Amino acid sequence: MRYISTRHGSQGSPAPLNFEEVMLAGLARDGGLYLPESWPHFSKAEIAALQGKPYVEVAFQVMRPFVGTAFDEPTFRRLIAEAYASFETPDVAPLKALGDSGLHLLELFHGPTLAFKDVALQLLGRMLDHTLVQRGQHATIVGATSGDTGSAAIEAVRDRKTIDIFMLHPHGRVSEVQRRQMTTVLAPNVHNIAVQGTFDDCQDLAKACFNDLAFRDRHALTAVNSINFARVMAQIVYYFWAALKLGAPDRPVAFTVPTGNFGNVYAGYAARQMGLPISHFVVAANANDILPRFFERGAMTMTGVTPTLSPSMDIQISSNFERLLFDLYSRDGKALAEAMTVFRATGTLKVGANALGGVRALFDSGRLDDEGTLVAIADCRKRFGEIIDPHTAIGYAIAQQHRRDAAVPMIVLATAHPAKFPDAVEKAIGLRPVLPPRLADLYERTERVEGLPNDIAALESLIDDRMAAHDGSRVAGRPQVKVST
Ligand SMILES: Cc1ncc(COP(=O)(O)O)c(C=O)c1O
Ligand SMILES: N[C@@H](CCOP(=O)(O)O)C(=O)O
Repeated sequence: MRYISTRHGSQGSPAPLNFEEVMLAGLARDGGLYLPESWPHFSKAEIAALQGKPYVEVAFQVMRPFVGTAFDEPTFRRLIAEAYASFETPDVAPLKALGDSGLHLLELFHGPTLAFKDVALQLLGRMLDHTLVQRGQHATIVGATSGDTGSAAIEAVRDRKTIDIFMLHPHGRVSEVQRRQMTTVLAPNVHNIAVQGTFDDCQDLAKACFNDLAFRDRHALTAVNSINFARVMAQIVYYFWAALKLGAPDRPVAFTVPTGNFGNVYAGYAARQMGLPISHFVVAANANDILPRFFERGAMTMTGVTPTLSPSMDIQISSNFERLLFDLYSRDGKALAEAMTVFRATGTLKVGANALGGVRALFDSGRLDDEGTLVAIADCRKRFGEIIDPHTAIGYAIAQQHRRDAAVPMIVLATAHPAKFPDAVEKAIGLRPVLPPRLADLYERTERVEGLPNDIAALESLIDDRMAAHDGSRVAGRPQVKVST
């Protein structure tokens, strides 16, 4: 399988790459995001053949067409098995019916850091490390987080000799549990940076590092955010898994996805492109509602970021939306590149009525403020006895407004464990959810983090300095060769 950039055909566009190259590259060199040239398709019989299979088998079958020859079969199976052995349950993502309401919670938070990011990052960390070891190379991750990607990525690559990770989070805008899950990892290859700004600023800084090609090549940058197609690929699996549990391919299902960077819901869109019968998606946002405004009006207009009780979704520039826009622009990468340039210059991007009609047929959307979020947490507890986190609560509330057909089950993606957001949950139900025993001493652990202004020169110079010091201290025998992507 070959991958192209969403901006292919524009200036500086790279030639199509294979999976290994895409995984190592992260962001395309023209600033676009990689996608398969065409989606692999699963027939009804092929989907039916997955029924009753364990999660790791579904994962192998669904992802195999994407990876091509990057891993031989036994290796790929081993990496998948090891990744999901780190989860609390072999089901990886348990599906819970909420009474007979037709609503289901797909619990994606049973991995090491208690958020859905673990599902993809436990695998991506292993795939990167395996590939770098094989190639005798070293890579540097620069990533941005609004709270959850950071800890999941750090956990996935801590202490690996092939990788250094620089993770940017917005200072004071993540929950204390989220911050401590990142900053208490004192492994030598982990570098936490608190940026004076929002998540969007952090993501812009990370992308600026990739777009500085000399810097990118100097450090062999790679990505763990959902700009890396490998992240999306691993997230496609649980859409298949959940739909199979509820009768796919014979019965369609709908999904509601608490949305920020649009990576999670885009993975669902990809599953549908691959043949999974999904009736529609509901994009659930907090007060940072650029996406619902787009689905309502056909115009994406940037405003400032508002801090909320669901901080991981405090995002205005949803990076992965570019992947959906690629289809709305009829896969014309040059036209999309121009539209993205206008968007960044003017703060607005519009699509025509035809394109908007098409997306509205597939995507509903809604937003919920903090007050509504607290009400939703309390409501779910009262009606179904389930304690949900503020991000999931937004999905839970908005899902109920967008049941197009009562016969079609609605699956709400439960994206984080409630204990990651104890203050909000306590405010809603008067109970403080407790962290699992392995994280019980999180508040006593030592933190290491560096503050930085929202300034690309300051960031690049910090990474240059750190890597120079780090390279100097590498012991003989560690991989020294940098990957050029
Ligand atoms: C708990 C939680 N819910 C929802 C989201 C939004 O997901 P996405 O950015 O893939 O849209 C995030 C961040 O990604 C998150 O951490
Ligand atoms: N909400 C995310 C933001 C980054 O999203 P990603 O899916 O692109 O990694 C977070 O928690 O960091």
